[in-house]
Amino acid sequence: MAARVVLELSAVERHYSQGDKALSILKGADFRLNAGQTVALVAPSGTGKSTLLHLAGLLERPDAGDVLINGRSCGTLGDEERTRVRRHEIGFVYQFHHLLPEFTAIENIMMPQLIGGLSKAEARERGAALLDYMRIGHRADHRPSELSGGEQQRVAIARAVANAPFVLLADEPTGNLDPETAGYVFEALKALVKQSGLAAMIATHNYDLARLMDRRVTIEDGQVVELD
Ligand SMILES: Nc1ncnc2c1ncn2[C@@H]1O[C@H](COP(=O)(O)OP(=O)(O)OP(=O)(O)O)[C@@H](O)[C@H]1O
Repeated sequence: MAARVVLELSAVERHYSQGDKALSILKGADFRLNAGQTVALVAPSGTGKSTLLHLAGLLERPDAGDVLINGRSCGTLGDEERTRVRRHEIGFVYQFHHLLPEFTAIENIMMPQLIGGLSKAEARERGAALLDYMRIGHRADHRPSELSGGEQQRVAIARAVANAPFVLLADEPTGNLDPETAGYVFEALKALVKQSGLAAMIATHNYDLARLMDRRVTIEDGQVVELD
């Protein structure tokens, strides 16, 4: 059976203007990611990693080309429908956790589920299971300021998958952590992705961590290129 493609970039272009100069970051880039697959995006600073993740996550629109989530073209979708797809089909993790400071770990994970229409009891149950899976069940009632950097990032990862998305996008998720903590957060992320069968694209500067993923890609001359 052919693998199901959950994220596809098709001939995507992205150009910025800097003063009177045009800056072409993506020049007709193609990329496909299958369900259950993990890919590291390893490219030098300024080549367009965040741009690519923003396009894949429907946070920006390409200047040309299309982005398909779970086989569905998102190029012509209106803002409301794009927001719905982003909320239900895509999870995000950033370098800084962006957890809500006044809420506890479990409440932060419940939040997207409640917005998505789940009951409080359902959201709490799933939140607790995710925290247990990330081995921080005992920190469920801590606020972000009462958690270590690695724990905060594990909560952020649990929150990103709380709505059972198809695709997880992460921009330097361990960039703010010491190497040892980065290693175990990366392993936890990978295990969670594999266990839930979603696909993940993770931008990182760390090649040792990138090696843990199924594939590695880079951006060269505005194209997405497979490494090794
Ligand atoms: N809104 C914008 N207007 C103009 N130029 C932009 C804009 N956003 C990004 N750029 C430029 O596009 C290029 C790619 O930016 P991007 O943030 O995608 O790079 P990156 O590979 O993620 O870099 P880093 O690893 O440093 O985070 C950079 O040269 C940046 O200056």
